[in-house]
Amino acid sequence: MPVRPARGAPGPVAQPARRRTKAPGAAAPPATDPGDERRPLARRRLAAPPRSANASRSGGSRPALKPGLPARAAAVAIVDAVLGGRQLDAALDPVEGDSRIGALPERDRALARAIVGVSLRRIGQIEDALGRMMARPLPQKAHLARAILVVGAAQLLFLDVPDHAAVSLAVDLARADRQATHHANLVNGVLRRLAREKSFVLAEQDETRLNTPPWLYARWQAAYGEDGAAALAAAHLQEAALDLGVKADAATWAERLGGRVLPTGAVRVTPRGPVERLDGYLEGAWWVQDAAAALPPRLFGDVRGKRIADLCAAPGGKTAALAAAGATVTAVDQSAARLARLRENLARLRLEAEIVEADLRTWAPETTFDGVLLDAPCSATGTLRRHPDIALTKGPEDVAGLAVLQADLLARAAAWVAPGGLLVYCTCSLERDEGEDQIAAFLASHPDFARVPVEAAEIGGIADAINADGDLRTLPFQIAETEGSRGGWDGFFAARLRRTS
Ligand SMILES: C[S@@+](CC[C@H](N)C(=O)[O-])C[C@H]1O[C@@H](n2cnc3c(N)ncnc32)[C@H](O)[C@@H]1O
Repeated sequence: MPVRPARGAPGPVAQPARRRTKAPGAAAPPATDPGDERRPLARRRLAAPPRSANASRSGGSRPALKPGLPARAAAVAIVDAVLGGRQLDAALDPVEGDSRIGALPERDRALARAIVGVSLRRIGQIEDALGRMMARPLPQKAHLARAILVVGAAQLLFLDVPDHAAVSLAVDLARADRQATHHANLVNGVLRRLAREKSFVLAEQDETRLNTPPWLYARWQAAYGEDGAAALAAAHLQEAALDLGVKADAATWAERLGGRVLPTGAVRVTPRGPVERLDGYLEGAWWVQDAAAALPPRLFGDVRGKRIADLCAAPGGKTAALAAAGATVTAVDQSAARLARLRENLARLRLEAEIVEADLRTWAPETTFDGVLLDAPCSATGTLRRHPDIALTKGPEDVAGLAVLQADLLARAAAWVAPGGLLVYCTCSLERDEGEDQIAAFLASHPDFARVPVEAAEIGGIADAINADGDLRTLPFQIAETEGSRGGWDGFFAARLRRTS
């Protein structure tokens, strides 16, 4: 059953291997570098969860819901929205997205997020497994029944949820919805069969191929070779770590939070519950920022007293890093909503920056800067571990369109660098068009700029993250896992260029 075109058909079959994720999982850490593309989708909401069979019939007291049902209802609503084209962050947002997840108790919220995460991260395997259990695909309009099946299958295949609970809750959800109710028997039959046959199905699946859209896999093969593409696809099946940028005393904060200090200086912790509850959050000792995302601001070296323009700055991870290092920062972004988050972040951290809401395609600063950082909008394929929806909602045409915008923004940003100053261009993309190719084209048309190669010592000695040109190229399978601490980091590209005249 092709639940969603997922931008391509499954790849060939081969190796077994899979991982079962503990449920409930920890709350997903907030994103620091999401892509900014929003795809509108107003979908009918899932009907309220059904009343429990043991609910009071007298009507005197409130009926109790079957345990676990509200979490599944919220997960189905979010998966349905994302499969319909909505961004995961927006769907999870308590204000903008489905309010049901925000209304859940913390434990259920963690469970719902874990189910959503695995449903999207392994959607290719889930689609393939469901397809094997069904004689013909569901019609397009049966999107809710489809989401119920996906959420049920995700639990059967990848989460430590008893099979009977996963099946019966899925059937309850189908029965409760006017439009899905006539699929309740099908949901029951398909999921029960999957529960029986899952070990055979999983043994035949190639998880890296199935869960990566073919267009993306082909690009990675071309850019990183066969082994590189396979390693990237495998890394995207893992959950991302929670990394923190700290204002000072990384070792102390690592100890207080039970984490470790990475060679780059970021603190990596094991997420347990909402980040707002972690020690040091309220006092503004740290901000959430993937360890790879923390590197581009460091390429300016000692920024004390320097004027740095942080372009495409919101929600402000790099602004915070630059301000904490002593720079005088002008943070520019076109999104008022994202700038509001930047303002909140800076206020909590007790850091300052000049904040400008402007479209860089028309913004004209009055002065030049010692340094300009352009964290350009991109396909964000380097953040698939945090944003598995990207594999479903983006396609090659998005990469091509974004590359045109990036070239425009880069040429404009270059004009705002003072002679002798530095320009750092970065994207959280694995695509060469948004990184290496962009810089090659820029240098060919800007003889007044020269590359300043990144040195391993500047990035904690991680030489693997520097390419042959001397640019930063971090890959999600780098940074080894240690006992009790996840491995990996986001895929980032960054080039450092000096204005020579
Ligand atoms: C990758 S995110 C930036 C992340 C941010 N630098 C950080 O470290 O937290 C890209 C940002 O580019 C902004 N953006 C996209 N197009 C823009 C434009 N034409 N002018 C200004 N900002 C833009 C988006 O609003 C989004 O906040």
